[in-house]
Amino acid sequence: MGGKSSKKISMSKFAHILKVHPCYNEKLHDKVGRVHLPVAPKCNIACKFCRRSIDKECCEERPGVAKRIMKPEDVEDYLQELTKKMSNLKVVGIAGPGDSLFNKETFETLEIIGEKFPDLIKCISTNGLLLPKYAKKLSDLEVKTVTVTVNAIDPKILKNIVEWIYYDGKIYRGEEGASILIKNQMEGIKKAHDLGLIVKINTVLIPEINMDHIVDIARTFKDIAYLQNIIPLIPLYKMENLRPPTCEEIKSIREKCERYLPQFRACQQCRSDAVGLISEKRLNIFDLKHFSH
Ligand SMILES: C[S@@+](CC[C@H](N)C(=O)[O-])C[C@H]1O[C@@H](n2cnc3c(N)ncnc32)[C@H](O)[C@@H]1O
Ligand code: SF4
Ligand code: SF4
Repeated sequence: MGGKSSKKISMSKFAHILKVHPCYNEKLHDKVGRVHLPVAPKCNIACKFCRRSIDKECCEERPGVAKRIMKPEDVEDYLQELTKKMSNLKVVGIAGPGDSLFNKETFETLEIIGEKFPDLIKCISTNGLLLPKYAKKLSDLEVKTVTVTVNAIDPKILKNIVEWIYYDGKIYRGEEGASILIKNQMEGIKKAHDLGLIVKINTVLIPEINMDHIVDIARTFKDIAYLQNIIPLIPLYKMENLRPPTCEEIKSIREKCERYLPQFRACQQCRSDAVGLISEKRLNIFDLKHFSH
């Protein structure tokens, strides 16, 4: 298939990143360190499963959680301290706790990293609503990998996952909001891919809503994404009464999707301020004196 061979060729172009990035290569989980900088608190969409927690006492291990929000001006000292302690630190990411592209602090932070720590690989994760607008800026800032969460490509399904979106100064609800989000995700992912960014698709498996649809997502992005990361629903917020998938269900959906996109099977659903090796269970962030408060 043409798609497969063109992917092979461009894969080799990024071979060195794929070799050192623990979220693109499961074998590196106990070898290469990564840090998430929680500089992006605000979000421009409302996923029904998302409960963000920013709290000094917060000890939950899941996405959307951070002990505190970090300010871009604290990033340099924090990374200086970390790089001294962690010789294996290679990757720095921005994964919320809100949406990275909806917070100007993300771009300020990426600039600081590029200037002061040019050897660290920069990545971000986003819902993709603003990706058409910012893909070029990310590429100019030498961001190498972008994770876009795509939970459905049919607005009739996505409206059950995303309550509303805030776009161009307006709130759009239901199917209308879902359609805009899907359109921008498709356009943004294509643009990012064309600019040479490596795109990973995150998909939250919500058995009662998108289980049979996830393979359509994999098929849709087969030529422009590099990897899909299907993660189980953690039942929270307006989905607290929905069930998470069983291990069998996750395994079976990943096998179906693998026909179209390579699957990442080792995601630990990290916090927005995670630091260290992905294989390490606990954070060590609490000891670092430069962490903002
Ligand atoms: C907290 S978000 C931050 C980045 C960005 N806002 C996004 O949604 O991609 C990071 C990842 O956590 C996932 N996530 C958040 N809440 C979750 C939950 N309750 N269960 C499973 N995944 C969740 C999101 O779908 C996303 O893939
Ligand atoms: S886009 Fe990300 S941060 Fe925003 S509500 Fe959805 S999961 Fe939460
Ligand atoms: S949440 Fe998953 S993809 Fe992100 S750093 Fe952790 S293991 Fe990697």
